[in-house]
Amino acid sequence: MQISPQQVLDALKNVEDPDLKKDLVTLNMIKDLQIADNQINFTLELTTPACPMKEMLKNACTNAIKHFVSPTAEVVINVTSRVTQPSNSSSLDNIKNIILVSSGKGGVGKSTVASNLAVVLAKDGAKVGLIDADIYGPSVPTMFDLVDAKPGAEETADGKTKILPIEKYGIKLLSLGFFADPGQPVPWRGPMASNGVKQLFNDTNWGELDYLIVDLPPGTGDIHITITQSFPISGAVVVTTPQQVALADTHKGLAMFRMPGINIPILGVIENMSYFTPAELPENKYYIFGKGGGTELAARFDVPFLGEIPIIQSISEAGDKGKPVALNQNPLLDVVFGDIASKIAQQISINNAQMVNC
Ligand SMILES: Nc1ncnc2c1ncn2[C@@H]1O[C@H](COP(=O)(O)OP(=O)(O)OP(=O)(O)O)[C@@H](O)[C@H]1O
Repeated sequence: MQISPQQVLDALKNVEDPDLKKDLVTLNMIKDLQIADNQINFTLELTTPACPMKEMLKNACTNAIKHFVSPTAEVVINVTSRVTQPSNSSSLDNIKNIILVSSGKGGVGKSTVASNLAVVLAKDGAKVGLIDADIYGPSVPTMFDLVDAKPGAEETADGKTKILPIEKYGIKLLSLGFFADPGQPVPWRGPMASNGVKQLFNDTNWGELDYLIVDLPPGTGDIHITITQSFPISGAVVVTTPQQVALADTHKGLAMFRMPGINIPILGVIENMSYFTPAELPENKYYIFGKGGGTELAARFDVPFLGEIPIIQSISEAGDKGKPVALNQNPLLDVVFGDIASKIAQQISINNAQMVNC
């Protein structure tokens, strides 16, 4: 007997997205269903290309069809994604999600995390932009080998001038450092810096972006307040190192995002430089700065702990050479950065779905 589309959809109603807590049919994730004899073809449209449950959901769909429709059915699933956005995004409609990467303290690896997060999401197939809003020490020009780069500009149909981000490794990039002389400190402070940063959002032709990652200056200052109060932010990630001094400052950074008037969803805490692992003994982990501080801090604020990044020479070498380490093949770091990026994208999808349901 010919299999009907309704039979397939009824079977797929038994597959629930564990994060969004609804079945895939209700979530409108099943597209282009086609049936020819015993072969069932459809597209499974996820809410992020970095979905950590891709394979699990695919297998669950196949099993449901074999169980409820026909054990001999040949199931072909094409997995795609359409990144969701918060339902309250009022401005910057072509940018679906803005992710802030912050730290309470300088030098803990915030730019390293922001750059590699951008690389991993872009490698997964997302449209990604990166703003380096660190007025005290913009690192993106160095980390992407763009120290002498100057962004172009174009005139729009209504006569306005828009900045054109520089595209490298599949990521659209802008840094405050592009607007200063290399080797000179960026001379902006206070309102001037805040206006400069706003321009990077408002007066730039970003095109369509799934994720715009913002590398914030360390601490809690004018730039943080300007950005959090001027733009719809999907969430903030806070980077720390294991030492007590860093954890104490990270505590302040986390508390800032919870302040009335700011109130940004905290996507989680990342602990960088957690342990040293020798290249020749990758199984060995030496927690030279102490263990568990990042996890405890995340628990204290009741936010996800997103992962530990080891101290590895190739991370700093890659940053200095202008090619973030996630672009190289490194089995350990592929897992570490891949896992962190998936958790962030997953948390954003959950938050966006909850807003729609509210
Ligand atoms: N896990 C790591 N292993 C080895 N080196 C690292 C690691 N994380 C960061 N680094 C190196 O530490 C230095 C500081 O990192 P980064 O610039 O990312 O920190 P930051 O918090 O953004 O600093 P700033 O406060 O100056 O903006 C860089 O040279 C970077 O390559």
